[in-house]
Amino acid sequence: MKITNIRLGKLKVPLITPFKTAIRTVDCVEDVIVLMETDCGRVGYGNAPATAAITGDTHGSVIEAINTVFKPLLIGRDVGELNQLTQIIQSAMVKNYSAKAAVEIALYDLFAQSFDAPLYKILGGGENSMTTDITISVDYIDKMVADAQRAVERGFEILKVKVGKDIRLDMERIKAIYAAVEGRALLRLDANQGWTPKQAVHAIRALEDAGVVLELVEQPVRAHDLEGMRYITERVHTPIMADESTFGPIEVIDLIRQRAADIINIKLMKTGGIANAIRIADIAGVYDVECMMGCMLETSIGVSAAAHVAAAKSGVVTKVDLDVPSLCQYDPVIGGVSYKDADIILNQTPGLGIERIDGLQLLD
Ligand SMILES: C[C@H](N)C(=O)N[C@H](CCC(=O)O)C(=O)O
Ligand SMILES: [Mg+2]
Repeated sequence: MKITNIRLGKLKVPLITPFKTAIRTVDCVEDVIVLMETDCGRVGYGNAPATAAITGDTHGSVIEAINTVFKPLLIGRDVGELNQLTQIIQSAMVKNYSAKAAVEIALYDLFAQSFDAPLYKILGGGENSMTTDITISVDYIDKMVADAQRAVERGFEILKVKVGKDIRLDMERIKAIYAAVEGRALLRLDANQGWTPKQAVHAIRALEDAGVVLELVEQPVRAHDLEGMRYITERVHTPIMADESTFGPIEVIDLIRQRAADIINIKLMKTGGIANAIRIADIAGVYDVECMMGCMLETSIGVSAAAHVAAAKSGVVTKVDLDVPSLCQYDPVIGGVSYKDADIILNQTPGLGIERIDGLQLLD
């Protein structure tokens, strides 16, 4: 199966309610979509959001990288050379992880399609379903409590509560949500780099002393502050998760060896795609470090790909934060993985199983 063309499009999906973190606020999901065409008529799909504040990637940089760097290297190549092609993608340019991920996801989709098997089976198999958390955006306390209660009524048993705006208010937010859903949902926090190391230790210890049970606290301090991450990890009982602090396998090795976090959040848009995500899960497995499979605010193409990887690596990927389809008003991606609130059911059709994308605006 030879790659004959790579076409690009844009896809925009409105959110039910604005997504607010310590880093950014957005009211829709907007991706560059990759359509990798082949000589047998099969199409592989990939996606890339513009998460400039986290990855440095914009839609413009993604489109430019794919059109000028990856497309010339991939057209005419056989999908069966998967490992060589992922190596070519990763070494063709530094950074540009979202563009690399978009192209790699489409390539893996096609590779699995060439065996007429769902992607997770090609990656080693696993359970065909999983449960995700749902994000509670940082907001006024009453709004967060209402959002948390609504999420529990929808069947979510794990809430990923966004904090990191103001440490004093954050503690009020967490206590109020905990009181509202205690015994019905587990809380994981994501401060998205919003606290200082001392604030984080103070807040987490105070919550521990107050009997507030937290599953984990994600990225409490600035991405580059590995010493700060270790400072916190050493001083609290609650597990600390690294997100923005780790992108690729080398950073993960560094972080694990420095004992700067207890858990790692793997995202395809940080790793540059599936090959490095698998590498990271394997590295973490060697060190007995658990991982979460997470995602950016991106369409269900990348979220689906991440779910397939999570299924295949479930021995290490013990937590799932793949909630974007549940945050959207509708899903224009038809076929493939199905999402029913907290439940994600993997397709049994070839690859990612995507049949078509409604409302796709092709760029050529
Ligand atoms: C969408 C997911 N639940 C999530 O919270 N991801 C964020 C980053 C999302 C973004 O800003 O696009 C995270 O884990 O930090
Ligand atoms: Mg995070």
